[in-house]
Parts: sequence; C-alpha cells; structure tokens
Amino acid sequence: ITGPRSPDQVYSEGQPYSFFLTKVHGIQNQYNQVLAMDIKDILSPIMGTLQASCQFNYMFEIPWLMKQYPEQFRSKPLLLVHGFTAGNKTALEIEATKYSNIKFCQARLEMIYGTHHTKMMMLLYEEGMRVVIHTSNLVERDWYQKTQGMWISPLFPKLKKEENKSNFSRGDSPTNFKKDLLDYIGSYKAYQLKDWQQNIADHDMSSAKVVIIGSSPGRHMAENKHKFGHMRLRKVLNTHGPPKDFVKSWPVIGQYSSIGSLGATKDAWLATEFLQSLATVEGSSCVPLASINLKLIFPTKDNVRCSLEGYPAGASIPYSINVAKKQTYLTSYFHHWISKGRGRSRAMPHIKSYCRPSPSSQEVAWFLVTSANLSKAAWGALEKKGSQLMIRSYELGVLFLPKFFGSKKTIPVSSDINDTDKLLLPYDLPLKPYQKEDRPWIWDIAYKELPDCNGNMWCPS
Ligand SMILES: O=C(O)c1c[nH]c2c(Br)cccc2c1=O
Repeated sequence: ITGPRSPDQVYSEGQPYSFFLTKVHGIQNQYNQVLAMDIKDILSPIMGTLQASCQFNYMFEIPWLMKQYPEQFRSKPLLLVHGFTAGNKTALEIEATKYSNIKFCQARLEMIYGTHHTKMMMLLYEEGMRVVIHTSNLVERDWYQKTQGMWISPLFPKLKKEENKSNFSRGDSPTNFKKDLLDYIGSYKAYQLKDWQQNIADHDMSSAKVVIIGSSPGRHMAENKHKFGHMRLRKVLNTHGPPKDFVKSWPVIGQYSSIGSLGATKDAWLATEFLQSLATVEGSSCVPLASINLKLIFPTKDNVRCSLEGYPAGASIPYSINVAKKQTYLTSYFHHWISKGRGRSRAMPHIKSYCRPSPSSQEVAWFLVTSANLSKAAWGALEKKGSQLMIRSYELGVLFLPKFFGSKKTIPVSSDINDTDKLLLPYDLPLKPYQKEDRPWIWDIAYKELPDCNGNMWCPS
C-alpha cells in the first residue's frame, strides 16, 4: 500500500519485529508512512479501547501528554512513574492537579546521580493489554524532529479466570517476557504498582518475542548479579547468543544520545567489562576482546548544527565538556549519525540501540533498543573484584534474538524502507568514522563560528 496508513496497518506491516521509529516533522512523507508511529497513533482507539494506562518516563509535560490521548480516553486512570524528588516532584504534582485521573509513583533512587530513564507505556484495554517500550520523553520536542525508537507488543489477551489462579508465570513466552517484566517492576518495591503487576499477571503474554533487558539501581550480587544491566545482557547472550566462531570477526555497535564518565582509559570499563558483555557469545563470554571491533555512533557538532532543530537539538544530547575532556580516547571509536535510509540524517538521535552486525551489514546476531545511554550509571560497573554490579539508574530495553524470530543464526537487516520484511535499522550501515576534523557534540560549550540551519549560534550560559 502507498500513502497514509492507519496505526493498525503500520503495526501489522512492522511484524514480526514490531520495532518502529517516531514520526518526524519536516521530512518526506514516505519516511513517516513506513514503520513509524506518533504518540497519537500508539494511543489511538484503533489499537485498543483504553480502560487505564501507566506511563514510566523521565520527563513529562502533563497538559501536552493529556492531549495525545483521544478525547474519550482522557479521563481514564493514568499512573505516572517518575524519579523526581522534592521541588521537581511537587512541580509535577501541581501540573497534574486539574487531572483527577492522574496518580503518581515515585521510583526510589537511593544511588546518587541515578535517574529514572525507563520509558514504557502499559495500556489496559477492554480487549486485553499492550506494552510499549521506547525511548521518548513525554514532552512535545521528543516526538517532533528526533530519531526515537519503540517496540510495540502484540495485543495480549486476558487469561481466562481459571488459568492465572496458579501463579504469575501463566501465559509467559519462550523469552520469559512476562516473568522478566514482573521482576523489573517488582524491583521498584512500590505499592502503587501492585494493580499493574496484577494486570500483567492476568494477561497471556505468550506471543512476546523479545527479551527484557532492564537496569534497576542497587548493588546486585550473587544470584542477582546477572539480573540487570550489562551483566544481564552478558547472561542472555551466553544462553541465547550467536555461536562463537560464527561472529568472530563481527563488530559491535553502540548508539546513544549521552555519554557518562567511563574512566581515564578504554580499559577502565568500555573496552573491558562493557565490551566483554556486548561481545558475549553462546556458551562462553571469554572472547579475546582485542579482536572485537567496537564502533560507537555519536552525533558530531556538525550533525547537530545541520539538524532539523539546529543547535537546540543538542539540548537533548547532554555530553558535557568536563566529562569529554577526560576521555578523548573515545573519539577513535566514534562514527557519524547518518540515517539516509530512514530519511532521518537531520533528525538527531535520542534513540539508544546496540547491535552485532555482520561485516556485510546484511544481518545482525542481535539488536537491542533501550533507554540506556553509554554510561556506567545505566549499564552498571562491577565492584569488589567483579562480585557485584553497581547500577545507579532505572533503564529498560528489549533484545531481538534470531532464535525467537524463527531464524537459525541471524536477523536480516536493512535501512531501506522497501525492505519491510527485514528488521529496519535506525541508521545507515556501513558507518562513517569521524575524520580528524570531526568533533563530538558537546552541549555546554559555545559554537559561534557557523550558524545552524535557523541562522543561530549556540551560546550555553
Ligand atoms: O534519558 C533521557 O531521556 C534524558 C536524560 N537526560 C537528559 C538531560 Br540530563 C538533559 C536533556 C535531556 C535528557 C534526556 O532526554
């Protein structure tokens, strides 16, 4: 079909991977008609008759959010799960005063510098329940001219009464989606989430094909060491990852919109502990790391300057000069943000994704879309001789593994929107490495030499 599609048509065209990007204002139509959804599409009555919803996120603009729900759903119970404290928490509650259907759950953040990054919608319908795990804040500018990703679950039917009496794991999938989602939500230890835990338990999620990869703040040790963060990814790839010899020469790609302090050298965390997890293969995680080619995608200052939003796009790419100057070794890993295939080279990335592509770029051994940036806060850092993993923030993502999509060893990928039978990547392959004059975007320094596409300079105060 050519021309505008209804959300359910876009949804079915995106199966079986169900990985979509957000629509972008100001690019050619065809790039928004294929495998792209707006928040209004997700919340459309065509996707289900809403009874209640729960929005996990980091940033919220409540009046804007309410307008994204269809009129007839705006009075349905809405639970907002956030990480705000003190003044920010009060401000959020004041913003919601006039909406009597809104309730709050403040996620515990006991680790300093931790944030509640997780972005998830749980949608309870008359017809069943749907889960959306994505990368966009619930603010207008995150859904306007950025590249954002989302996984939209199937419509999970309600379990018949007698079925779910036994225990929570009734109606789970081969990927343990339901159990892992309940474990993640359980890690909040918040009574306000009890009803939604029950909603999950009450639904048949056996059709979920993705694996949950979450992060929850804390020091995770012993049997919990592989429950979250990069050790969770290591465990899942150890169990379900590619055969060692099959991917020997395959690179690993990290793509994100912010970078934390990763240590003074590549061997402090990035090229050792973190790469060890990303490069994990079936049956063993002991891979000679020096042989693995790690490629990082991060927008250059010119990518931002020439973007649809201009320099202001950089207000959502918070890489600070004080962090960057301590880790100039990263530049040798960096690659441009280029997304010609998806029409999004000028729609700056706020999506975070990781994958293991073949040298030919035709297939991947796995693909992960997540809220987790390139930071120890998000992925965790091993402590006490590797006996515990310290994570500061809440994060959530979904991992696509070949075996759960019926194929033997790989998932075919493309960035050409005509290949809708493949997993469509958010950026072009092969990647373009930084040249020596390229600089990563840094958000807290001035750019006064060249104006952006709106004729403005960037003078952060
Ligand atoms: O995870 C996210 O969505 C984000 C986390 N931190 C941010 C900061 Br700090 C400044 C501006 C934007 C973001 C952001 O978008």
